[in-house]
Amino acid sequence: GYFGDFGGAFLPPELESHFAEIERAWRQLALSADFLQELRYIRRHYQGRPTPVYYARNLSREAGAHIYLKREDLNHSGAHKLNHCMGEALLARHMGKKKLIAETGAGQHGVALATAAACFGMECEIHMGEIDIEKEAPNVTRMKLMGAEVVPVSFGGRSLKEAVDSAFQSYLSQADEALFAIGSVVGPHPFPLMVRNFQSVVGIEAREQYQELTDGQLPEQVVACVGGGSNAMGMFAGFIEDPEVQLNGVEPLGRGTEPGQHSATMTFGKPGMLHGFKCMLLTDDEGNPAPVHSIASGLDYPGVGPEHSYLKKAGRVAYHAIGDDETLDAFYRLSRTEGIIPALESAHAVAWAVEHAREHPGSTVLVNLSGRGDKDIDYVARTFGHN
Ligand SMILES: Cc1ncc(COP(=O)(O)O)c(/C=N/[C@H](C(=O)O)[C@@H](O)C(C)C)c1O
Repeated sequence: GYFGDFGGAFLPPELESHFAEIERAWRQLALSADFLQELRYIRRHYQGRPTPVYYARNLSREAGAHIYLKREDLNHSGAHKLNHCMGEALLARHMGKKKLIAETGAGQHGVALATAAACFGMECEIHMGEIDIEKEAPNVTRMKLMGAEVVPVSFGGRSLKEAVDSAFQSYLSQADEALFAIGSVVGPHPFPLMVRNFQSVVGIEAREQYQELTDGQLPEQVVACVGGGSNAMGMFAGFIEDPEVQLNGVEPLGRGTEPGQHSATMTFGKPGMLHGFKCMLLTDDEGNPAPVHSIASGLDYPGVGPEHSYLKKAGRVAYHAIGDDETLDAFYRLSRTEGIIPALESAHAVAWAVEHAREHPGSTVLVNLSGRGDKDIDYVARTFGHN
């Protein structure tokens, strides 16, 4: 359960047996032909996979490099999150669980888990910070329409970190009949490994599609935004064995480098522990997880996946920080040039691709467009206008 010095499972004693049971069930399922068959069926007929890789010719012409978009915004429920939520729901059913519990920030993981729960006839309990409930209102409505219970979290920063704390507490009291379905490649082992494996379908598809589009070539650059790191690990999984492909993770520089103004864990963080696992972490002077900010709710998490922490240390992935302003510019730019409205999280990766194009004309960049912007359009239009 380790990636170098990072990862592991530091659990309260009452959870150790439950996490051992989760790992055992997952190991069994991962080898079961029926499970893989059912997952393949769901991905094709329920999710609508494979999602396309689209050559963004207008954006490419404007930016000066060849920019390809892996369209996870077209995945059912509007983001990559469903790729691991359907897997987690199948695992829960295999374990005889009746309920799925999770946190959400941007609301996409919450929507995806509510979708999976409805599909499998399970209950769903989603913990969400009050700030995010306000900001991601369309996603709250969608979760409730699909029968999920949304639990407002009103303590502390009332955002993602508190939502995780609250969901974890609730799970502790009902671990026999529920599965805690973590929303990214974070948390105690086996979640970082399991979620990365469920997300790897993105990178595997994208590598094949890119080669079809370019007569057998590979992209020079692959880029994805990083909150907990699940969409990035899924995309990277398809290219990690190709040393000539440079992998790039983009974190939020938010409003700048001052503590509390960003969530660029890889740039400003140091090794620590959060939510039962070791990772790079943004901390305050007392060593507690620091307050963070991003225009994108899905990226404002002070920790980051242990596998990302390892890949940075190993030098296999370059991590960059992109601010709110550049992100907003990319949000409007993609909407205007391609008729594709990206999630604010995904717009961080698009912003990096545009910046890279400016410095490296003619290069080839594959972007993981992790989600669509429907959840963000009211907030953006109300706060910043339409262009
Ligand atoms: C469209 C979209 N793109 C990227 C992310 C960042 O999550 P990762 O891919 O796990 O780094 C997110 C994260 N969303 C989560 C959520 O919707 O609940 C996030 O807020 C938490 C699970 C961490 C997202 O919605």
